[in-house]
Amino acid sequence: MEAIVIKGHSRLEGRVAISGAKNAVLPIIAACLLTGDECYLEDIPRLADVDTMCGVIGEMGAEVYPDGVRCLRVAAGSLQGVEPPYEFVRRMRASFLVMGPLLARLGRVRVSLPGGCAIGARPIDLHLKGMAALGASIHVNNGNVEAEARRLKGAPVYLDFPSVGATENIMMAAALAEGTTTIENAAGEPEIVDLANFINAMGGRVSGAGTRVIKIEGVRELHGARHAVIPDRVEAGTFMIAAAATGGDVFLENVISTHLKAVMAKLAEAGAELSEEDGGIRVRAELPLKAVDIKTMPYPGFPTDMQAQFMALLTTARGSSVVTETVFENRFMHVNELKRMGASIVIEGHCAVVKGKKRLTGAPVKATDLRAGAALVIAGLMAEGETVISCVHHIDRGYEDLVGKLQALGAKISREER
Ligand SMILES: CC(=O)N[C@H]1[C@@H](OP(=O)(O)OP(=O)(O)OC[C@H]2O[C@@H](n3ccc(=O)[nH]c3=O)[C@H](O)[C@@H]2O)O[C@H](CO)[C@@H](O)[C@@H]1O
Ligand SMILES: C=C(OP(=O)(O)O)C(=O)O
Repeated sequence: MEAIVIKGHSRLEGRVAISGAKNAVLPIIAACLLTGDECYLEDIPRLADVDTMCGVIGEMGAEVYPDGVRCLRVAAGSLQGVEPPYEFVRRMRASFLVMGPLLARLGRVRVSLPGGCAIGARPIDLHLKGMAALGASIHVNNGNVEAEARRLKGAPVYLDFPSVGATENIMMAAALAEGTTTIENAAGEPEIVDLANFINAMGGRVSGAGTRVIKIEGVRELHGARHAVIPDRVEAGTFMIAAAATGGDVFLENVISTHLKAVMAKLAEAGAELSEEDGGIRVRAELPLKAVDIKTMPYPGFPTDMQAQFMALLTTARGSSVVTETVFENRFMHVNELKRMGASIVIEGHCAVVKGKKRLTGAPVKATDLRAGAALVIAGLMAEGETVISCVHHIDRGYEDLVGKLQALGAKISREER
């Protein structure tokens, strides 16, 4: 089985270029279904999830052509059927983001219920609440959601939680609805803004993206557009944390610092030095770092997608830290694996108390989910001895050539059959 093998302790040094954002490109590929015209997407990251999303829309009849290394041409002129294949939806929850566009474009959609995953049940009730508010009739049976509406009608929608996916699905459906939709308590992540910018480039009329109230004035139809995807703030944050956790000195290219304020603030609190220069961000640190408390919140709070990685850093910080996860109910799967490497962590409900140790020791560990895998890579770079990480397919979902990028920063890391 393929594994990532790390011979610690590695101090990261050098420059790394951040790829396009997974969590921006996935809804944007889905949004291409809103028009029959060709769309041209740039700065596409090479990720397993991107391949899966292209497979989903391709199976629906869209034509998807890679163009060069990081560009995609998508033309959803003639869509066949209203149901993305279960095989794809089962593999990736974000496939559910085709629901809004298909319902708006075809008036009917059948999508299998996305299962939960390691980090939680991840229900879709808010997605369905939004579609129903726009006039769709919704039926859930045999593991599928069926939605139908001759033409969606704009309406006010209140989200009980600022769900990223629900905000995106409703925004895409509302783009072709008759009349105006307002989403109250909307998610405000940068990826929401990127999707809104793409829809507006297609001739849509979305305003307020990035705030808690988004207004969408529906139009009759949308046209093709060209769009470059924003950089991946979670990949960037992962490399920042890895640089600090190894006492390194790393310059990140292709980052938007305003998207990373929370992580940068916490790294500075822990004693890292961060500076914005030449259009990038430099991260330096002397070990040991200081213990800091983190609490995950919807954007612009500390991102849940960087909780596991930061916890890895805290395992050898000076003092004890409290990590509170408020977004997902089961996002501490990495704790037991970190403890196999000598970390001292006690879970108390939604909190994990991390007591800084002098050093981690390498061990065989398992990636339980995408960001847990990234956390174990960071821990392996910090540890003395060899760490072997299995189930690396989780990592491949959201990181483009993580091993290659870390090798270029001086890490003794490789992919091997084990
Ligand atoms: C592809 C993508 O963009 N994935 C991101 C997206 O996932 P995703 O869009 O699935 O995350 P949500 O923001 O929807 O979920 C946040 C919380 O809301 C709950 N919830 C969500 C929808 C719903 O209908 N009902 C409900 O209760 C979830 O169970 C979870 O506890 O945002 C998450 C939170 O920032 C990130 O961790 C993921 O990386
Ligand atoms: C949870 C994540 O992604 P997804 O919603 O695709 O599972 C993530 O990117 O950390």
